[in-house]
Amino acid sequence: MQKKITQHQLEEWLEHVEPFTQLGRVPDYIPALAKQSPDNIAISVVYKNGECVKAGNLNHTFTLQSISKVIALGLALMDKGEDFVFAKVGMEPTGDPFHSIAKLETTNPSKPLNPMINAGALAVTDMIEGSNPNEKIGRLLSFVHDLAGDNSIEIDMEVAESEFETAYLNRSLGFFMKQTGIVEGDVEELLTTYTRQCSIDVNIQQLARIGAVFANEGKDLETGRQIIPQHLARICKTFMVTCGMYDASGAFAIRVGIPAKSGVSGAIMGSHNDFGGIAVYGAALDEKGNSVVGLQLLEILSSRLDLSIF
Ligand SMILES: NC(=O)CC[C@H](N)C(=O)O
Repeated sequence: MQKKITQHQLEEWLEHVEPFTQLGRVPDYIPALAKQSPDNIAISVVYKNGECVKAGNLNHTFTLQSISKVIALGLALMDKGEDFVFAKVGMEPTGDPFHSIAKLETTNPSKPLNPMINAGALAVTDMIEGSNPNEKIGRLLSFVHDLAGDNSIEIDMEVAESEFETAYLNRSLGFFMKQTGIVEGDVEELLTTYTRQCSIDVNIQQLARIGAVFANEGKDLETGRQIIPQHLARICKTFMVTCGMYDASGAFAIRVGIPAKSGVSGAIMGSHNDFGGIAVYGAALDEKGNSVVGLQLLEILSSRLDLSIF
């Protein structure tokens, strides 16, 4: 039986977590993200039949950041197949922060441990079909349009350029992997595609709907069209469980127990096979890089509706 929540409940929870907007920090390593206000908070649930409940700052948009890693993985798997993708990127959690470079040198054979850390995500983005960054990002954006059921989603170029100019660490990861043959294309072009992918700009409902399509076995909520094959959607959700919340994925699995992917913009996308898609947003992050408000909201949602998949 479908578990449901009311808008009134969501509003109550937002009120409850409001004091948490004062905790944590808005990230500043991407200068354009430092301008985000921690006061904008929102939550949305999209059920698998397409119905939606939402509350908070509904018109506010934010960039996908690391949440885009799940989507890029889905597209690369469709483009190149599992064997190709997992020959270059592993399937294991790292226990390190998302931008860590350490294990690239010590892992044998040298490949990023999973597609949810920056190294692995860069390797995955390099695999997306297209002869230049425009073609690749165009394909990724139209995949996002299909998943969100909304062609109006665009890239926030201010955020993309701000990240491109300051992506020193991601460039290092890219060049390291170019040396080891994991990255095949041009590193600067890869950084262009990757920073634009991270800067895809969505609102809370669009994000929840993307989560709902992954929950719905990869099928469009209205037409039933298979947007991503079921077994590939399952791979993406499994990575969300094991690596989606960075090096806090274990604690999150225990406290919340919903496949979820976090981004430094302060958004978290959840994808629950029975319940549907969930999106929460609040720009201030804890020390691991997860939204403080977002975590609170997901804990409340999971405990009130008994949503842990475990
Ligand atoms: N954790 C994140 O959301 C990181 C994404 C960000 N664009 C980066 O590469 O640093």
